[in-house]
Amino acid sequence: MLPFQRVTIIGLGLIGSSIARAVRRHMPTVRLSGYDADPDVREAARALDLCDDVTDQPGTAVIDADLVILCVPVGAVGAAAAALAEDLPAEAIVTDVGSSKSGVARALADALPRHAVVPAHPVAGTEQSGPAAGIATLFHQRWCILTPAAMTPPVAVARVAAFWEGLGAEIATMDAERHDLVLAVTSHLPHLIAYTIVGTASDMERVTSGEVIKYSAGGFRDFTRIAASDPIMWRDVFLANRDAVLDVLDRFSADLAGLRAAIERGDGDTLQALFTRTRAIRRGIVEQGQDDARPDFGRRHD
Ligand SMILES: NC(=O)c1ccc[n+]([C@@H]2O[C@H](COP(=O)([O-])OP(=O)(O)OC[C@H]3O[C@@H](n4cnc5c(N)ncnc54)[C@H](O)[C@@H]3O)[C@@H](O)[C@H]2O)c1
Ligand SMILES: O=C(O)C(=O)C[C@]1(C(=O)O)C=C[C@@H](O)C=C1
Repeated sequence: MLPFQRVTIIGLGLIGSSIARAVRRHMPTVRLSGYDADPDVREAARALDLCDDVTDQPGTAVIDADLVILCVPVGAVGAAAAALAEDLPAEAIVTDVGSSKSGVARALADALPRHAVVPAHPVAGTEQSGPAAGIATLFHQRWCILTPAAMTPPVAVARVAAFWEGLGAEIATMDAERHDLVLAVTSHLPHLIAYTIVGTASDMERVTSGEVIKYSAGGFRDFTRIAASDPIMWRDVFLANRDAVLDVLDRFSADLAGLRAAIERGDGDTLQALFTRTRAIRRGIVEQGQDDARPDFGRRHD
């Protein structure tokens, strides 16, 4: 039996439209409604036939929903939830997909104090944005981390978990603070490094943007993919997850300073020892069959 029959997606960009495509594929009898604050996105979503109904008001989209998924930048979650609160059925369950969780959980609890809220984070994405970029298989064999509050009804958590499992994801549950620290290391810091290195390269006097492209066949090109990620989404993540990111950034800066010192004093042993350790980590990941964080890009526009 399906965990939900009437699903509403608020925010029809990369993640919202991926969920819509995945629901169509895996739960074809579910009635899908959608809303986006941007009229151009609503128009594109209609043209792509992402939902049964794309409404011009958030309240209209949720009026008979049993699950509402907020797929907006984390800084907009509170306002998006407040905008639909009046029209939300009392028994509807609300979830989100935000990349950081503590602030989002607080914003949702403030906006919807009487509803069951199950914050979630599908750990899957790309550097693309918008409704055309969605991928039906994006969540296959990817983690979806749920961060419910202690008082959230277990049945609501179980139904949201079943929904994500139905889209192909694997479920993990942890508290929001732990999520934010873990993701600060594995996702937020790598994005900050990518933004920095691409910015530094383009700022360097002798490296014109033409040369950056021309000589970026290898590692640098991988950084440019990450550095192309959505500016609004990532602005919001760093503002929302400030404490954990600053903590991780301090450790990273200290380690980087250590490497700088090793290079300065010509200490090859230190460099080689670290590079040997990190190579083993990568090889361990590949051996476990997790060799790429991204889904098969050959199947992206299905
Ligand atoms: N991109 C990724 O790789 C990725 C992965 C996992 C989770 N996430 C999370 O998913 C969420 C959405 O990210 P995305 O990549 O789909 O971004 P996106 O820019 O592709 O889509 C976001 C959409 O939200 C809409 N929006 C903004 N404010 C709104 C509001 N108040 N009401 C209704 N619609 C509003 C925008 O118009 C836009 O269409 C973010 O919270 C992000 O942290 C992103
Ligand atoms: O592969 C990418 O493009 C991503 O950045 C995906 C990624 C990540 O860091 O792994 C980005 C943000 C999310 O919240 C989840 C997934």
